Amino acid sequence: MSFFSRPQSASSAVKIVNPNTELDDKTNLISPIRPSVDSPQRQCRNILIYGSCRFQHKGCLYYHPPVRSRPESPLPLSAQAVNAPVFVPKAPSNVTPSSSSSQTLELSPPLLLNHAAHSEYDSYAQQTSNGTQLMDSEDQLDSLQLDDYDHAAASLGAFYQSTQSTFVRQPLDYHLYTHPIPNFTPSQFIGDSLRVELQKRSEAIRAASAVGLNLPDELQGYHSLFPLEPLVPERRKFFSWCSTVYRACSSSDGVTYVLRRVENFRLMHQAAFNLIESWSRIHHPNIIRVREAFTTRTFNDNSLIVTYDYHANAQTLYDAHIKPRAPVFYQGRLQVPSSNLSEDTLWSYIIQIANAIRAVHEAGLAVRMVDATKILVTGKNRYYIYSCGIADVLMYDGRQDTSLLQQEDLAMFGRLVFGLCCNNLAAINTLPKALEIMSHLYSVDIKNIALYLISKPGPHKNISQVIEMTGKNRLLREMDGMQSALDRVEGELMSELENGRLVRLLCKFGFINERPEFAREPRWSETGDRYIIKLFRDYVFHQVDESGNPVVNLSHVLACLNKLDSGTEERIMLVSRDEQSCLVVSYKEVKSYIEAAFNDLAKVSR
Ligand SMILES: Nc1ncnc2c1ncn2[C@@H]1O[C@H](COP(=O)(O)OP(=O)(O)OP(=O)(O)O)[C@@H](O)[C@H]1O
Repeated sequence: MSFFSRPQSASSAVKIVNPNTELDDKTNLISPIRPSVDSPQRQCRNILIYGSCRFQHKGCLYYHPPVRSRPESPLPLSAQAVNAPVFVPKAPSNVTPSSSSSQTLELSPPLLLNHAAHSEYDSYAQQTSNGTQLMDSEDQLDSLQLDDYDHAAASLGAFYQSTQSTFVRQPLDYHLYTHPIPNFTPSQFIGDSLRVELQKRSEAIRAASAVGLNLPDELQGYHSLFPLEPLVPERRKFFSWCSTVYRACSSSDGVTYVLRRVENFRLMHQAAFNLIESWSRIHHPNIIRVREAFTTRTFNDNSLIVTYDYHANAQTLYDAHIKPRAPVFYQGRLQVPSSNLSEDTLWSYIIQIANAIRAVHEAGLAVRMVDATKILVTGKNRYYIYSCGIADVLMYDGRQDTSLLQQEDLAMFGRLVFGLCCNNLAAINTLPKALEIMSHLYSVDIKNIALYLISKPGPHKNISQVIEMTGKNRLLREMDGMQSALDRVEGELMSELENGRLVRLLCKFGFINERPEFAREPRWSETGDRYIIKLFRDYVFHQVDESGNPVVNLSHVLACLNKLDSGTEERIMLVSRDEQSCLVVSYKEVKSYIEAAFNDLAKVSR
């Protein structure tokens, strides 16, 4: 008895079964009655499925009709097709048969493209028993002619198996995924250095909250307080107050922020908080954003709290460059490592800090703290002024002249430039010596800017002048650096592009596969369309090679999942675990089964 049947569900998967089989109504599949008797008169099933048989002249026993008499399109399969025997060499474990034009042998360009999509199949199929790979003249021709097509075309061919006889170059579409590269390499994921950096930031954000520090569990909508500096009694004063910086999580949006607490501060003028509101409106890439300010008695005193955006693993400029370093052995001698900044880095500082000050002055405010301990450094080349607004609250004076404070910002900036050049924040106190070091290490332009910044205040002295003094070439160089950094990061991001979608798919697999019971049906995950999902999972993850060893080919997994997520028409053959039955299904169909099964689960869970 031989038969060809569709699954009992609405599934449109084409079943290919051993001709001598009977239907198992539990698995919805077909189980063998007796082994088939292969006969050379029977038409080879490879012809019907793939349009050609690569073993026609290599020992395949079955009948291969002349090329012209073969059907135009091999799919959908007819009942005759199902009964046709197939020559299956023992070796191919990760065979990837997909629909192919029936005219492969004619080697027209579109068909070569289809043929290329079978490359995995072919390469496995052509392995000799001792594992060496053969390449026949047809393959050589294929690869030569394929060179005429660019990679985009090849990838389109791989994803969209067309039965058209002419190749149509299709535009890239949003759902088109990258063509899998032959060998999986780490470059398919984010680069190591960036990954490590981001990992460290993530750890910094999620580090467990400290215990035994007697910190409040909750503080005006913030929880999980964690001090960012040691809580020692002897601390440098913040103006004339003691202050502590905490990391904390907001209950309203779940984001981590920085809370600066000023101890024992009594707010005398509510209007001081108006300036915090003005600060919170400044969004600038070189300024840590101010969020809100409030007073609290949660710490058993009158504390002022100002909250800021948190930049995990940021260092202060002082810690990064000025803090004295421990001596290290170098060429047999104990030496203090030089921490002189390069001229380029120094210009980067000057430009970014000047840019931040410009934004603040344009908003009608003054920074009031341009100091190495109040500038943060993140990544390789980003500087931010931080702790903004707090001085306005602490030293609130409604009649204060902002332009004077802005002139003071410039003078502080000048002192900082001297400090950075001489690696000593007090360098300005010995000006002649500082100028000598500066002239020795840096260009005259740096010295001119520093001198301008500390010069007498005047109506024409402003931050725009400073920016002009840096010169357009240096500004353009800074812009180049920023854009290159952006390109680098975007490049890294590209390699992670598909991961989110793939994780969602894997989660759906996880919900469906091996589910012990659903709707009081213990075999739910093993029957109907879910059985096809199970076989697909085997096809993706559980393939073995000719020796029965697992094929751990991430490239294959990524390619399959990408095609599944795009729902391509490409067909694959799924084989039951006992190897007695197989199904030809398209990725599109498998996708629809997964969607349906997942929706069934999701509906009930709501
Ligand atoms: N917005 C922020 N994002 C990330 N880290 C921050 C932020 N604000 C402060 N920090 C970190 O908190 C730590 C303490 O900040 P703080 O301003 O108290 O520095 P400090 O060097 O101790 O200065 P001071 O002596 O004035 O207290 C610093 O190491 C800094 O890196």
